[in-house]
Amino acid sequence: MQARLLLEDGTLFTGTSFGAEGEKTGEVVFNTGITGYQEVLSDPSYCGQIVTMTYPLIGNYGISRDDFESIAPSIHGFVVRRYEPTPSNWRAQYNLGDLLKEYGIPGITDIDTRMLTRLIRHQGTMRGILTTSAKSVDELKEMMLATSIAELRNQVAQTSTHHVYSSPGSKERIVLVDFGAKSGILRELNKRDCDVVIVPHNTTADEIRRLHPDGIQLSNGPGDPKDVPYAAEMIAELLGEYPIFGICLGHQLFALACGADTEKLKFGHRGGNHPVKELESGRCYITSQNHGYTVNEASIAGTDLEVTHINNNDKTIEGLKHKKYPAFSVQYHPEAAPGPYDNSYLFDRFIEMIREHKRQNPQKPRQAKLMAAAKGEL
Ligand SMILES: NC(=O)CC[C@H](N)C(=O)O
Repeated sequence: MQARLLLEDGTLFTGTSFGAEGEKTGEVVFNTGITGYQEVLSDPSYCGQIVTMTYPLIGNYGISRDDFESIAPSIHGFVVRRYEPTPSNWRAQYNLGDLLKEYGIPGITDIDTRMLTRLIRHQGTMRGILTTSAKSVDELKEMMLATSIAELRNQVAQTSTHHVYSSPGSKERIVLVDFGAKSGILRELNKRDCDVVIVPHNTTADEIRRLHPDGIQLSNGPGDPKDVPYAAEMIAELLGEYPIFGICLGHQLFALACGADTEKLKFGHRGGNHPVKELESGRCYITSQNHGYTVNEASIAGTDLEVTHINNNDKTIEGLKHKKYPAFSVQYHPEAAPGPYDNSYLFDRFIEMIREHKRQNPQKPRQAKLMAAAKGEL
């Protein structure tokens, strides 16, 4: 069956369908990972986006649910140069095309993904519509433009959990604020035996205090950080009270909470080999990334933030820490999945920060509050 991808600038790609029938609009972005397509398409940060893989052969190791980064993929389309329908992998349960069909995601193959990527690099990310229908180009363009910006701006609410739940452990209690969290973050906290409570994106500071956390983990998530201003307010309120570690969208929200600003990148960073320099040590780390927004460098001046990491390719901010409070964040993904695990030490750094904070504040805030409650002062 034929599939077509029409971009906002009028460019039309005609190829073969290998996913669901129908059409979907989304922001067209590219990922440069050689492997990791399962983690990419199940990463909630791609919610509403049509993802092109620059590596030309995709599908050869099939699909294994164990590699998912969320329960259900929320991408709007998948674009590959050459789709391989027959997996060669003992772990594969089914093939990539079947997965796309299962979740109603259109897929297109046999198109020039190099041309598409170069276009996005030159012109910046833009909207596109991926379809298997025979509709005219004018009709498709109208449909694409009719997709309201509001619809494309509501992704955090779509991907976050709606209920509080726990993943028990016997050590530090971490409240993980889920803006569309990848499973990898929870996996890393569980590996360290943390007692994790996962809360929805719109949880208030008071609701978090009531859970008596030792630390707060801010997850990744889709869309523009400015679409969830209430989250930045919650972070600003809890800053200094509990140690905080932000990842990707969590990093951007932490920056906004501290008075800095964010902006959109021309075509973003998505892949498993982005070089990041830690300024203190001068060391370069290879990182897993997926983001379209960044913290504006000039906006750091006048805040209590310090830049800790920069991207070696375009020098954008990749890490921040608070000068007074135990709080830090990174724009990249220390939980990897997909990509290198070189940065998982940041979770250990977070746990160490929590322990240090407790040593310095033996009574605060958890015990002090409990004692006050016991005395009837609260
Ligand atoms: N992975 C993420 O958390 C992405 C953050 C944000 N949605 C961005 O695109 O910049």
